Amino acid sequence: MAEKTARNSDGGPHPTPERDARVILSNEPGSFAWGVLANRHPALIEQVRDAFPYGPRQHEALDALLEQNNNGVIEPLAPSESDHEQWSVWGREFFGRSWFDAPFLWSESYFYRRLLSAVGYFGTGPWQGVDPFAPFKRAELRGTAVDEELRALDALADVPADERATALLHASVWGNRADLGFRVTEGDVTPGAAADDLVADDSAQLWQLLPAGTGVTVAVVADNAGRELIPDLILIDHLLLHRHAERIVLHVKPYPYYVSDATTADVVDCLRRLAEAPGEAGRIGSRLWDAMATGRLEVRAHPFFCAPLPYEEMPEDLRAEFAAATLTILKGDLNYRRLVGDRMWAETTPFADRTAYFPGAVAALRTLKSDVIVGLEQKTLEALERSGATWRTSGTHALIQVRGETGRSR
Ligand SMILES: O=P(O)(O)OC[C@@]1(O)O[C@H](CO)[C@@H](O)[C@@H]1O
Repeated sequence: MAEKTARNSDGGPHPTPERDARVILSNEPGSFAWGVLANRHPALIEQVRDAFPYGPRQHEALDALLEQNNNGVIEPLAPSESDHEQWSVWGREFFGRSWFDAPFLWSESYFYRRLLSAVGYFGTGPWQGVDPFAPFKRAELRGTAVDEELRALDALADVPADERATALLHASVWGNRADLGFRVTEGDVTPGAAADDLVADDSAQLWQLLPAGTGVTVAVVADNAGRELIPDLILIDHLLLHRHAERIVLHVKPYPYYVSDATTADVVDCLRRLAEAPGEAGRIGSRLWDAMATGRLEVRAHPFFCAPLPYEEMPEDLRAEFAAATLTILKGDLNYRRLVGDRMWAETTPFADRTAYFPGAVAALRTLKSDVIVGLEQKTLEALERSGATWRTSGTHALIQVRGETGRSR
């Protein structure tokens, strides 16, 4: 699929300055956002349809969603849906418009909500609670790539703690490349296979915020299950074991979302996969299992994690949770879009400025899979543009960006 970087409305090659950065829509043919709605969503509907022996009701609902996504307008949820009222408020401005004309962040989120309705996930029938993405997540978790990744932990067990910490942090960052939604249209993207380029690396600041032995709480906002969540859990074990954190709250999605996003069921599957593995992986798994029992590791699934909104609009209870943590680590591309705002910011806009509203220190660990980017050094940006690569959206580049409690100048 030929996806190109979205351009300004005037067709210029660079994003607009911060004061008028435009919201990303999906109505520019050839742009990344357009490609997601035009190609990824229809492909996903067919994959889900083929993965289950659904009945006529589900097939008809999937046909209707496909037609609406491709050629129709956005329709509200049925009044019988329990979150009908909530989505009526969120969608007030967008119902009746083409899916391509709504903000990209909003239309993608609503697409996943509608897909779950189509397959009866929220209904009262037999398909209630059946995750339509489970077969893909399960296949990935059982795959030989995970076996190899777990075996590699044995070699890490004896290296000095700081080297191990760096390796585990990088595994968590690059684990984000293995997202299943990405693979609907990009083919298999194996972590570690492409140019392992960090376009920003504030990892020193991250470790400074979490010195060993301080007994603090860290919040981790998870992204994908499987090959991303496993390295995230291994990093969590390292933080707990070496007392960079006394307690970790792992935030997951309350329902299936963006294909492979982690839910509580996925955390359980990953913990079981670790605990049943031989060697170091098994030891990590049983430590994490114990940490769940003692409350040192706690899982939460706040409804806001499936809302079509930026974190700037988070509710008070979540704001208080993040404020109480010494550091909040946000994983992945979607969390990044929600953190800095899904707009075509100038790439050198300081990360600290875009996240100044966030309650407490925040770190973003993300591979680049959409057009949004801030916090780049000018020279880094120039080198990336010179390279001619599709660095914004292809998942070949990544970043570790951190804003401490008081913000930073860059
Ligand atoms: O949040 P994640 O899993 O890292 O990425 C989500 C993603 O696959 O979905 C969007 C397109 O559907 C893009 O933002 C991004 O490529």
